[in-house]
Amino acid sequence: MALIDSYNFKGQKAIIRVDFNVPLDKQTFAVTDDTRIRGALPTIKKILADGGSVILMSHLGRPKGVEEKYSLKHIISCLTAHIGREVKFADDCAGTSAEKMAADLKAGEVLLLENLRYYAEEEGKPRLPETATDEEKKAAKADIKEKQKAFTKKLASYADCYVNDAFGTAHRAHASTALIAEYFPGKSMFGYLIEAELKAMDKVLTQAEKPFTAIMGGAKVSDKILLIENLLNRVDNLIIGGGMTYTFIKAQGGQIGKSLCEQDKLDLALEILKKAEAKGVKIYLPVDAINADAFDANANTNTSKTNETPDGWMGLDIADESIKIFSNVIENSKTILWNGPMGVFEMDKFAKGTTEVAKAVARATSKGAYSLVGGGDSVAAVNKNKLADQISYVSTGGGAMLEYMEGKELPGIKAIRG
Ligand SMILES: Nc1ncnc2c1ncn2[C@@H]1O[C@H](COP(=O)(O)OP(=O)(O)O)[C@@H](O)[C@H]1O
Ligand SMILES: O=C(OP(=O)(O)O)[C@H](O)COP(=O)(O)O
Repeated sequence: MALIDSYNFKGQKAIIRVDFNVPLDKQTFAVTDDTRIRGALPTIKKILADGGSVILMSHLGRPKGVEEKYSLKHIISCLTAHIGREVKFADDCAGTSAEKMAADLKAGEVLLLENLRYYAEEEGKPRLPETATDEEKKAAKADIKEKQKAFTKKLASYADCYVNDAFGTAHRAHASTALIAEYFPGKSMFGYLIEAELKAMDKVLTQAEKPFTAIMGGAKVSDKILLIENLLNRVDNLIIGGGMTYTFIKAQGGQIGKSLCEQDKLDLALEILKKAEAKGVKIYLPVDAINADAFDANANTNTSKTNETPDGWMGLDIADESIKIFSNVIENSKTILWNGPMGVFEMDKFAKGTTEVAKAVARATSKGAYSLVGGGDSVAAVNKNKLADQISYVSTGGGAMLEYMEGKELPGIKAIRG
């Protein structure tokens, strides 16, 4: 694996693709969770300590052009505080000012480029009005590929070597995550964050100590189906919670009231249960739930068996008996993978199940289990409960982690690994 440890950056300009797609306060634009920024620091510091200079490039959000609210200028003060030195800012990642600032950059200096996605070239997809004709679409598609090449070449021209440390974006085949590597033969490498992420995921996928328990939650089965299928070949226990529970319960003939259900995935749910049985994987579905009469933080609530949800009510969290069963399985595991909350944890009334699962994972970890948590919402739940330092590894990737764990090759990884 091409890693930065074996590289001396003295006198080198390194362009680093980081994932600074961080949440910002809607009013003040202050960074509300700096996990991804902190995650990139070891790489930045190593390069500066070697006597190199650093050019940071990232996207923020999904802008459709220049949109002030997605400017990376909002993260400068947070980044400066973490790096402990001035961060210069180029307000157009592919403009002449960026070119000049990169050329003038001295050893020990840091330059941050404005949001890469202000340019359609980054993603390589044309941005056309809805009214565009098929012919216009076809022409724009061909055109953007050429423009993307020029854009990539421009970014590459700023530096002597390329480091990819944007794990959260490694599943995107974009200019800065994948295409740029070819401009740095023998000088493209992974940063410490990507290295750590790959190590954590590979440990769980290939060297899991048993019993291995996966905890899957979140809203929909359809989002997690490929991961569940891949995990059935590896885990001993599969705990299912969150909204996806109800597709499984309904498929087995249970009463689910107006709980979330993917009607077109009922057969699939039964198939998963059958496959699990054939492979000797024990599936744990919640046996009881906290129900609400509306999807609302102030809704009325009651508790019922999961398969006896009263008409007009929806299950929004797992209840005490399920928490007890799940916690027991988790605490008796040696490897734990958790992706997706157990309920609508954003609302206090429906947060207990997720909090208790987070605590059980932390307890198991303190007893020697290896735990890996990924997915924006599960990580948010871990952070909300201040348990991040009690988990073996908290991933900075949502979609990227899911795809890697599904067994897919990530473009950002392939571009460097070959
Ligand atoms: N029982 C439920 N009914 C409806 N939505 C749910 C339920 N349980 C969890 N959710 C929702 O699922 C969402 C998280 O799903 P997902 O994006 O798959 O998780 P992650 O970001 O951890 O991968 C949360 O917004 C949460 O409110
Ligand atoms: O936040 C991200 O993904 P995630 O929400 O799946 O963790 C990454 O920055 C990728 O962003 P994208 O999904 O807009 O390509």
